[in-house]
Amino acid sequence: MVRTAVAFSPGHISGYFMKVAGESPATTGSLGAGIVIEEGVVASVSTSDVTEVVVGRNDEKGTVLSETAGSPPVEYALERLGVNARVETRCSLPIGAGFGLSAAALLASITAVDALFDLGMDRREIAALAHEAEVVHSTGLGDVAACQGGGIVCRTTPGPEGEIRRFYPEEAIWAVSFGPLPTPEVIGSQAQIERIAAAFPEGCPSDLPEFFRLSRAFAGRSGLVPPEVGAVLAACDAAGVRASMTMLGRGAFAAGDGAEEVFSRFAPPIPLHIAREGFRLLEVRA
Ligand SMILES: Nc1ncnc2c1ncn2[C@@H]1O[C@H](COP(=O)(O)OP(=O)(O)OP(=O)(O)O)[C@@H](O)[C@H]1O
Ligand SMILES: CC(C)(CO)[C@@H](O)C(=O)[O-]
Repeated sequence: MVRTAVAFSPGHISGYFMKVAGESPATTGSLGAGIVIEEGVVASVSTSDVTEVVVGRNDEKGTVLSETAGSPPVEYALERLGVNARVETRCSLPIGAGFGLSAAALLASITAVDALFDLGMDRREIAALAHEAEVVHSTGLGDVAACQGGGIVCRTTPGPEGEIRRFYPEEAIWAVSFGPLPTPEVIGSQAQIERIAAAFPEGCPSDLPEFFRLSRAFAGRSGLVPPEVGAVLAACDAAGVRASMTMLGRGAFAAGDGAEEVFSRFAPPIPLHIAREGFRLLEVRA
């Protein structure tokens, strides 16, 4: 009989970050600050003789936009756990566009695998394996650490066991996306990593306006802002809207009144919600 476990993880937008290269995946990661968002990934994991991963994207109404086969980081995690399963991930945000969906897919998939196979993993073990898969595949550095909880996150030491501070503003968040910015190409380039490190701000933000100020200063100095994102940020400045670039994706995010209107001049604005909680199991069904 096929059994299925379903789990969810929020996504994460980095406002600013700095890579920390350790001797192993556990000590490699990033410092930085970002927003954990309720728009993440649901993973449904079913018993199967062979491992198969289907990556699905839906619109808000549930209509399937795309379905592709395979996810190297998720397959890596299953192999490390020594299990075969059919994994189906669902998200609505675009993949590779700075919403931390590889980390969300890993956290949700491993949480569901743990429940389905009664592996007895705790949250720290689930996060450690998800982080390892991210680092090994260069798909992320700090998103797993962030998605262990909700809120605006500031990470001052690397890895899921690092120092993490959170606060929970009520504001609505908006995003626009012009497409992906391949994470491995940026975090795998020594020149880019050095420039990013030089742009990294000291300290943690104490409120949302300060988070946007630090993120925006970082984006400007990082050399990562493509022209189309620069145009959106300039329009936000002119309208007095707090905004910055989604790291790492060709897009922008913003908070407060006026954000939706300014973004709608460039691309369809995407409404986002600051998450209150991190990854979690939803159900196990026979
Ligand atoms: N929703 C998903 N389900 C399963 N695998 C995913 C998902 N999103 C990303 N991945 C895997 O991670 C790989 C790299 O994704 P990438 O890191 O570019 O995406 P992202 O996490 O959405 O973006 P970013 O890291 O810029 O926030 C993909 O090729 C895919 O194998
Ligand atoms: C590298 C990164 C900006 C994008 O995946 C994120 O993982 C982070 O904040 O480390």
